[in-house]
Amino acid sequence: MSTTTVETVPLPALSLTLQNGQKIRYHSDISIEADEIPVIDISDIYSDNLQARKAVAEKVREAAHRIGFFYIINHGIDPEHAENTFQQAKRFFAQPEKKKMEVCTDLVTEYFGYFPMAKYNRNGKKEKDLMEAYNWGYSPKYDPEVASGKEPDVDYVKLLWPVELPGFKETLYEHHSQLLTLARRLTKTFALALHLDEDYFAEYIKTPAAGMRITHYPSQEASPSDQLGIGAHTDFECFTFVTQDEHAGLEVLSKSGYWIKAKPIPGSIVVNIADCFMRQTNDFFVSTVHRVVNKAGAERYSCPFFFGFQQDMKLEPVPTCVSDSNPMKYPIVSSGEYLRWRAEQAKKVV
Ligand SMILES: O=C(O)CCC(=O)C(=O)O
Ligand SMILES: [Fe+2]
Repeated sequence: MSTTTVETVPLPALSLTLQNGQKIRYHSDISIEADEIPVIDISDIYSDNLQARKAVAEKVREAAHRIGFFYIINHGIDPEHAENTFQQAKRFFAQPEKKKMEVCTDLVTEYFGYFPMAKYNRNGKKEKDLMEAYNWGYSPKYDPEVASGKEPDVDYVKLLWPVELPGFKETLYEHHSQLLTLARRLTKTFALALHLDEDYFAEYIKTPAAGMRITHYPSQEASPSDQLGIGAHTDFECFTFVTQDEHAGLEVLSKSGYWIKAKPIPGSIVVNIADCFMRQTNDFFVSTVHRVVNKAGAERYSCPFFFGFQQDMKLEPVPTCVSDSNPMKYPIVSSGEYLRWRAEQAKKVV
């Protein structure tokens, strides 16, 4: 008589609940090096040949579905913009705390302005997250596709730009508008990656929810079991571009439950899928959990750009990702409703 042995694979021992309500499990807080995040040369997104554009899209499809993270190279953005942004970040964060608090996010309900050092504890660790950030939003005035666009007449524009840093706003928007153009172009690639018409998302990106932030992470002494730079989270929008400086720190949670280092690759931009795209693609695109731990022994700066759909557009499922046997998993809400809910959660100090 034969006996059958059932092998049991141990479940990751650690768990936590994210701000979007999702529960994650992982094996250890110590991250590993692994070859899971692909590097995609996207120069052909600018090609006149549809087949060449589709070839890039198939690589994006594989990465967005398998891990939700990839590096793009040959993206067409002059590295000078990132250098200028990092210079402005150093200038802004070097100001006295009192000055930075003059543009604090607590002055508004939106997810813009200054987020003070070690104020938030996203994963309920012993110590608060060792980072500070400054966020700003989409403005038609700095959108190259909107002729003679005006600044929105709202508090977050009037209150949250530091008055004593000449050139700060203009430099940040120069970079923002470059990334906006790339993001619109990449939205076509994502449409092809979903086997949709290239212009499927055209109506969603006329005046997109395109926010950006500069971040500063001092090097931490504490172990990642006790403290993080930014706690584990998923981003809110459709996709994010992260430009990192030369100091490592960004980490990605793999499907198998390990934290993987997303080390800086000079000249590259990290692209990660975020929650709105996960919802619209019914989980076909993975909104991957990530965090930052700066053990580089030096200050780390990054500048994420968050690209979401126009606030009044509904996050409806794309037709290639739903069927009778694979019904939509998420209730349909507008992009604005979803982003406001996430910002509200993220601004809570716990
Ligand atoms: O600093 C980084 O590399 C990533 C920051 C991040 O994930 C975020 O701000 O959402
Ligand atoms: Fe993020």
